[in-house]
Amino acid sequence: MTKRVKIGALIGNGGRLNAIWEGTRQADSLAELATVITFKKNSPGAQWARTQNIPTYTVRWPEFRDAGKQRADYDLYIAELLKYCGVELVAIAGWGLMLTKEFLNEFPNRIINVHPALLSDSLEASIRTHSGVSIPVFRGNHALELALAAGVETTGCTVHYVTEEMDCGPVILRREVAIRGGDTLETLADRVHQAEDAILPQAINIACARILDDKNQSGALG
Ligand SMILES: Nc1nc2c(c(=O)[nH]1)N[C@@H](CN(C=O)c1ccc(C(=O)N[C@@H](CCC(=O)O)C(=O)O)cc1)CN2
Ligand SMILES: NCC(=O)N[C@@H]1O[C@H](COP(=O)([O-])[O-])[C@@H](O)[C@H]1O
Repeated sequence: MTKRVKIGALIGNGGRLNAIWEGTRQADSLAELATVITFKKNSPGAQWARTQNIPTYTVRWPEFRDAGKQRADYDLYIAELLKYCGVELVAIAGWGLMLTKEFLNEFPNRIINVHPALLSDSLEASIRTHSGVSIPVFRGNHALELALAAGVETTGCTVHYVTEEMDCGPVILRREVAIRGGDTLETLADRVHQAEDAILPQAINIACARILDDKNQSGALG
């Protein structure tokens, strides 16, 4: 059996953690959840992960900041934890902090993020939906609110590789979600999160397959 790729999940509250976990429990999964790290106090996802005996850490940026540390110091501490757990792919979901280039350099082309909007593969400000309509690309921490406020009929979710620029990295998978009349932030978020839970495990497998291919080609798998 192919040795699975160890993944580390960087989360906030952990709304996508169950999908990540269930994905790794599928027979065809190429991933093994090696650790969970949250930046938030009292993260329900982190509390759940501890009940599953998954190595879980709460690492608080304000504690580093108040100790006079830089964000890069914070990120490199997290990178050390991930490497200690043997992580080769970092999956971020709800990680509410920009990752520094120092962190990105520790995991080149091996960090993916799930985002609650349709992202383009670059810095473009707009994207065409399947129906050919051009809509703005909603990046950042408030994408669902922006889509609702913009009055677009379609939004969606994306899993992409993380680069230094915010939400601009190469796209792995995207899925459209219709915005319905009367939608509230909660009703829209529910549907977008369901779509995220569908594509995130698939995207993790795609990223893991690429890692295993790279290792095969370099002879690293023996
Ligand atoms: N280098 C990258 N880091 C991150 C990316 C990325 O594409 N490249 N994606 C984000 C996820 N994210 C939205 O998708 C996001 C998270 C956080 C922020 C942000 O501005 N954070 C501020 C703190 C804001 C606050 O305290 O409320 C910060 O980092 O100081 C923007 C977008 C994850 N990281
Ligand atoms: N800009 C990134 C972003 O908005 N990510 C969003 O955070 C959610 C998980 O948060 P949680 O871990 O706090 O539940 C994800 O479902 C994703 O839509």
